[in-house]
Amino acid sequence: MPIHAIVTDIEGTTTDIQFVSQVLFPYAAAALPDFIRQQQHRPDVAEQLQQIRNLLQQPDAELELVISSLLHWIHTDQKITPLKELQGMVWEAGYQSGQLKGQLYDDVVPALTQWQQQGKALYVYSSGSVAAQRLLFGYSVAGDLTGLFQGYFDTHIGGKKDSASYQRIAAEVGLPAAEILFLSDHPDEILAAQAAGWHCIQLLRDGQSSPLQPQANNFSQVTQQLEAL
Ligand SMILES: CSCCC(=O)C(=O)COP(=O)(O)O
Ligand SMILES: [Mg+2]
Repeated sequence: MPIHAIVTDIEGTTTDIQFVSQVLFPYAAAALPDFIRQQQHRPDVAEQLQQIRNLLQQPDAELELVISSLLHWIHTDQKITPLKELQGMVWEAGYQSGQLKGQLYDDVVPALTQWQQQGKALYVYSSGSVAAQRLLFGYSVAGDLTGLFQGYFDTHIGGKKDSASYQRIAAEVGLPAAEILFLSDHPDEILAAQAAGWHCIQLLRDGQSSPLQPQANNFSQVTQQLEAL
């Protein structure tokens, strides 16, 4: 059955892991404490702070404890939804000022453009919030690419290692699992999507090896494999 939709991960797939770990996360760690102290009563910020206090099982936790928990989660790369929402909020100013630019591997834009021209619907599924995804592609090194995508999914739909998340995305996209291709560098994400019946290709960007098949080193190799699916 032909592929009608392609869903891509970001970190390690469209974008070098180093950009996320060495640029985006340090930016968030530096900016979040003051942002939270100053904006704690903004409704969208207050909602995330409430969720963090719930996760900590400390409904009355001091703001500084919430902030130190967030910094710990950033340093240990935890994919916690309210952290991801707050990161997206602080990155916005960085992208708007030009301090941040969404990094993409050189093979990404030509392939996405070609797939779109072939009539495939393109989506993003990342642990980064939908707002953060839109910023990365909207302020990318190749300009505003948000028009390439029909939709964006984050951990509000479920964790990326949970097969049920891929069933929910297929329902939202309105296609059978067998018509959707998922691209990710992470083996656990690939296994979860395969368990939901999706086609998957694992991206191995830095010469790593993996027992999983099929795999590709870049999006040009994905294009070649697409023809055989
Ligand atoms: C959306 S850009 C920020 C990336 C991020 O915060 C992250 O956790 C990356 O996760 P991914 O699911 O894209 O590997
Ligand atoms: Mg990834």
